[in-house]
Amino acid sequence: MELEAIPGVGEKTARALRALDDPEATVESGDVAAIARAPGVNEARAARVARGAIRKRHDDAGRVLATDRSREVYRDALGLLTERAVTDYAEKRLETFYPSGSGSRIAEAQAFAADAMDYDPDPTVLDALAGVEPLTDPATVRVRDRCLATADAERYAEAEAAVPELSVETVEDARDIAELARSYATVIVLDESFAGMDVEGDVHVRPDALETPAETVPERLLAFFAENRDRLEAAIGVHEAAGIAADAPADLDRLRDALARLDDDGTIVGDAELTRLTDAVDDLDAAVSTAESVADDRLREAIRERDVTIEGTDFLSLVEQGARVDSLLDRELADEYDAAMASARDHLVDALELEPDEAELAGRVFGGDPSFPVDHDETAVSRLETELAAARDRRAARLKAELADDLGDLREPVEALVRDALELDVELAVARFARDFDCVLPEVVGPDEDGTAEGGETAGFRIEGGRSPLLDVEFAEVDPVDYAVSGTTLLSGVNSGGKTSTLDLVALVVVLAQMGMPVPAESATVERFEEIHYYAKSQGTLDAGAFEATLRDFGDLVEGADGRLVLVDELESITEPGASAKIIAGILEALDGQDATAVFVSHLAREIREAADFDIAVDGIEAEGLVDGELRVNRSPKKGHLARSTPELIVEKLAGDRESDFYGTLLEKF
Ligand SMILES: Nc1ncnc2c1ncn2[C@@H]1O[C@H](COP(=O)(O)OP(=O)(O)OP(=O)(O)O)[C@@H](O)[C@H]1O
Repeated sequence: MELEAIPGVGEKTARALRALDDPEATVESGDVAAIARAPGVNEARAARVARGAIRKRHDDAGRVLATDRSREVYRDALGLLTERAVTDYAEKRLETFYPSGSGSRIAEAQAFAADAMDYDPDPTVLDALAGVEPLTDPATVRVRDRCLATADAERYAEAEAAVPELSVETVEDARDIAELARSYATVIVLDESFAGMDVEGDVHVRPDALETPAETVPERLLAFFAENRDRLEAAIGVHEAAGIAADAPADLDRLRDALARLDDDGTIVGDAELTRLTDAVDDLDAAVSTAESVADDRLREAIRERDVTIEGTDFLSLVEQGARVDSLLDRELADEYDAAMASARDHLVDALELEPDEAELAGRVFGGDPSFPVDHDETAVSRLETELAAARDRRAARLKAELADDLGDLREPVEALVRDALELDVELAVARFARDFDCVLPEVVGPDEDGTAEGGETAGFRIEGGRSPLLDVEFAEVDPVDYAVSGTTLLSGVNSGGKTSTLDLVALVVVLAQMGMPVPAESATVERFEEIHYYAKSQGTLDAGAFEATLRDFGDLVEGADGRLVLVDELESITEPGASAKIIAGILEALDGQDATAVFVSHLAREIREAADFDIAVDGIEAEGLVDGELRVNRSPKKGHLARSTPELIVEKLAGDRESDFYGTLLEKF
């Protein structure tokens, strides 16, 4: 698919998307997180791109949401779904569901929703989902103890791009490489031509080094897993909590084990030998100084307990030349001195847990000329340190390579593991929505081959037991509404009977149905409308300019209205009642000849009927009576019935209650 051909994708976005590994497939996949990896593309934009790709795939150019109020209902519907998502990803992914005019798109989304509705939204899964986020690429880690070397300028540029973690050095001959081997612990030569050369140091000729990054820079893979550890552990948790661990795209035990061997900074943990060597290097100076103290204490004790006989010449020498104590120590306390040195060596070996060959080096730290306090051999200490550090680095490098090798196989599967967990969140949001509001998947009826809707000229909508979650009462208190309209109709009814709420319910059910989502009803069939025109009640009489603009809107609306759903709430409030009735009658007349479905809520049903040239259908939300001054309403509109208004009901009640002609006469006027 040509990226620029996707609605909403301009040249700049297309350029950003091309930075993705497989731009077309990624955009097609609808994976909002993967699309959002394109530079400068955030998740909201990614959702728009994914939506555009869906439109393109289904050749769905139509704009179903035709008015502000229709768009508001869509936002509310989406809100009911997104507020049930745990992750940001799922919220954005849900935005790729939009009311579509395309039958194939609705069928595709319905198939997704049908699967989703089978899920049980277990609270432990929702808890586990809280830690799942799309995987991120960590910042490039610089590795300073290794370099790449090549004599080829092209290869040099290639290497710099492929392995930004390592320095790339230009070399001409083996001498240059030997030089590098003195500055770097490891040199990886990229040119085959250097194979077989004899240079000292850790030098490898690996022409395939750029193609095998896990071996060349295991740090890259380790940094990726370290950076994403929490997300991966959360994704493992989701699979386990949801009971889908066996079908997970990665071996979860292996992944968990590999992650346990990795520290947050990409270093290796949990290896006893590496810990021993690392600690030994870190603690060496402190251990040497403690070993000295141990020896000093021992010697001090020995000296204190000894009676030393000193010859006169020695005594003289002591007095004349300052203390030649070492010779004295050597002669008089040789055994004690040796024992003290041995205890210092033992301390060093014990404290640093040195292995025999290291202990031998440690032995050289204490053993010089006798002195008190005892002294250590600094050269021997630094030799020991160099050896220990080298052993540590060798061990770390080996473990890193081993772990990177293990993780290499998991690199691709973990992408799927996290994506599956995030997708599960999308499905669970739909499942929870469906459960919370007792939803069903509606039947969405498309046009027949001749262009008219299936099941008659105009299919319209039929809702049974519909309950809107958007009402200002608790969902449990919402009365179910049955309502079906095919063609055009007026909806009359008592004040506060639920006329506006009925229009809202119809709009919500149709919008959700065309999104391919379940609807809050016992059953529902809706026509696949090309456009939904919902006009909310005007807040008051319009001035001449606004009135003219509104009339123009309706003028446009009635032009080519086939396939449209028109919901209008009390249009009469825009101007004086007499004129309003004529205008509404005119609009209904214009719509009646077309395959449009229209519901006009009005208190002027009688007047509109009188003003119309044809027989306008009227439905009514009827009050069943007054109970304790409160209206008891049947919320389901009665077909072909002009509902009595609230004043009429009250007059009727008074006429019944009182023996007075006044109320009876008044009632006759209704
Ligand atoms: N199906 C329902 N179940 C429970 N309560 C409802 C239902 N429909 C409406 N209501 C309640 O009735 C109130 C009034 O509803 P609504 O505004 O739809 O009436 P209306 O007929 O449009 O009123 P008006 O004639 O004044 O414009 C709502 O705010 C809601 O509290």
